[in-house]
Amino acid sequence: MESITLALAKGRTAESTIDLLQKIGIHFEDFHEDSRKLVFYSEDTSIKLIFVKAVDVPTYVEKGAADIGIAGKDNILESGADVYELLDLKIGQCKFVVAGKPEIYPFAQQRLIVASKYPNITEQHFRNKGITIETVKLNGSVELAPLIGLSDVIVDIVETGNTLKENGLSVLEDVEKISTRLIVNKASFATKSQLIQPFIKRLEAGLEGKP
Ligand SMILES: Nc1ncnc2c1ncn2[C@@H]1O[C@H](COP(=O)(O)OP(=O)(O)OP(=O)(O)O)[C@@H](O)[C@H]1O
Ligand SMILES: O=P(O)(O)OC[C@H]1O[C@H](OP(=O)(O)OP(=O)(O)O)[C@H](O)[C@@H]1O
Repeated sequence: MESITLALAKGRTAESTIDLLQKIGIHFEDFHEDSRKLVFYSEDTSIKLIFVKAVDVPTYVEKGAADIGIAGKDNILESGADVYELLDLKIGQCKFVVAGKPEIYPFAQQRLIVASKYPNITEQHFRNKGITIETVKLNGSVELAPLIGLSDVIVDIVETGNTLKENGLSVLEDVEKISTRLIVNKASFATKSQLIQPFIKRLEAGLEGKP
């Protein structure tokens, strides 16, 4: 039987995504939240689920190692992957912002130093504004950078705003809304449409609350 491979981001959005799939009647054999297994099959074997690091989902889908992916808009944008983005699953809702100490705004200096896990999005944002920057790529705890003088500001994700607040930082500019999206490999969309289209339709119905 033909199947589709679905790459799902490990981490904070995984549980809600699995819940959504279960809601539309897709259950994975042996799946439980604490499992260290990375590959699961749906009960009817039509879907092979692979758990990958969130940042890698667009790569798996662009290269065709997965037909479909479920990943944050942050990682999709940052990767620049050439894939179809077909659905907003409304999971993991947050936003990209420029943040820093409030006194730095509006920007007065010639060359800003900006720390971020997302250098491409950062450079694109400031290019659009005509501001020259130096980007410092970090892999986490980005809010620390302006506190210890590693950068002037950061570009990062904000959800509740607690991390910024607890570190004395403020939102200076909104950049983009983020949520979890369904992406599809361009070739698979054509060659496996008989499996992919019904899957998307079921997800759409699930999102609209239809059984
Ligand atoms: N604070 C947040 N609130 C809501 N969604 C978030 C938040 N931080 C990240 N996300 C979304 O969840 C996705 C997965 O985040 P998660 O922290 O699990 O992975 P990650 O950033 O790759 O972390 P790590 O490097 O620790 O594995 C992100 O790509 C983003 O879309
Ligand atoms: O507005 P809040 O609700 O406080 O959430 C925002 C924080 O969540 C994410 O960090 P994460 O927990 O992924 O940690 P890391 O990037 O430092 O690893 C993001 O990079 C912010 O630091």
